[in-house]
Amino acid sequence: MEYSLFCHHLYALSVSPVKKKLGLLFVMLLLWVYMLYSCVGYCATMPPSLVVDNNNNNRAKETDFLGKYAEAESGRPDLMMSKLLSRPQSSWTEIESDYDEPAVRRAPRDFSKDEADRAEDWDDGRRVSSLSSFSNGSGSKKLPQAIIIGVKKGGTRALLEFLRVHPDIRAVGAEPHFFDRNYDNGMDWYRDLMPKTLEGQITMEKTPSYFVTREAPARIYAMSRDTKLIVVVRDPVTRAISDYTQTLSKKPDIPTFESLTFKNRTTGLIDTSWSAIQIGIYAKHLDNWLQFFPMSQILFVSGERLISDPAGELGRVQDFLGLKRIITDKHFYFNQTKGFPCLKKAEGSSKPHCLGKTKGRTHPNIHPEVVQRLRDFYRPFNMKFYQMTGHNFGWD
Ligand SMILES: Nc1ncnc2c1ncn2[C@@H]1O[C@H](COP(=O)(O)OS(=O)(=O)O)[C@@H](OP(=O)(O)O)[C@H]1O
Repeated sequence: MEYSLFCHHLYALSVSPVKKKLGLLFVMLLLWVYMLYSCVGYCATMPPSLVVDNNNNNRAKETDFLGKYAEAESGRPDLMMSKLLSRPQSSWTEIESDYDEPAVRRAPRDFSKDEADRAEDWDDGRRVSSLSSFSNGSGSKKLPQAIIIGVKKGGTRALLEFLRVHPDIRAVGAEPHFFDRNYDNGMDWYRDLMPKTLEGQITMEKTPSYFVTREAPARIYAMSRDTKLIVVVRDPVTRAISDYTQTLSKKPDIPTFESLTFKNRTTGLIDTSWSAIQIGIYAKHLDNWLQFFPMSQILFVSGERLISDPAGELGRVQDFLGLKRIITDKHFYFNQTKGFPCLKKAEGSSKPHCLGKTKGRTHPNIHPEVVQRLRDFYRPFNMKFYQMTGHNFGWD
């Protein structure tokens, strides 16, 4: 019965020209609806960064950023596409961890540092998140008012993690490397990395390579001439060995520390083009910063005292930042196994926390003669540095 009715309608359509046209229109409409539906479905699966919105600067910049990423993967279009499409919201941390760190820019013998260390900064393998782990969604993202600018292997991670305990400090976990490597991404990109802060809270970040980056002082000054700068310094000889130890852990085939130290072992000429050596000439790098910032705006934290008396150094830092001394002795305990002070409670946790295995590595034994030669090399620079800062760090 139904079948015959259908046949009847079909017949009627085929005979009447008006009905024929109406039928055709109906089919076209169905086709349009189908195409529209498919398109909406496709667009919804695209990552936001691939949708260029000319009215939105941030979006355009993000697309630029992805462009750079794409270039880096140009040899592997398949990889590039899968990375683009699976890019998580805070992908900059992953991109950063692919970076090698040119600690002194363009230094010809700069054995790089693997930033994947960041993932192991805590002893329980907790990944250092790109944002402060405390985020209540309120407040707004601001450019940092204080930055830990150096030095590499000085104890910068320990300082930042200790500072994060303070309720008036919010900090980015990973190193943004904005003023050295990512400057072209623009201030909006940089601000966007920051955690949200409420009125009165201080936004911070740490990137130890800034201290040895020629352009960094002018760039930070251009962001804000009031930025407070913190430098964790450590005996340059131990610092160099620590730097080398880190590289060795990633690249076991590199030459010995001794052979990298000298241009000529017989004459005892030190190779200052090796970044591990050059970073420790603190007076020279500081000079660069003093062209832009007054000494009163730079705080030097002793890397040694940060280990022997963390609460004391943290007291100085809190004063410098104009904060109430909330982080005190009560926050620390000395972990005998680790051999370092640890937090009784880390930020956003009720459990004790030490830094991970990439912090506090066992250093290789360096020939005492080489160590002595390095001490002699650094002495005049250290003296100059003590004079400039008005503080004897006791490295000699
Ligand atoms: N509390 C605590 N726990 C663990 N480690 C501590 C701590 N305080 C300072 N340090 C020293 O920090 C050194 C690493 O320095 P950085 O964090 O600045 O390194 S990095 O530049 O970010 O890679 C690291 O250097 P190495 O000992 O050579 O590994 C430590 O000596």
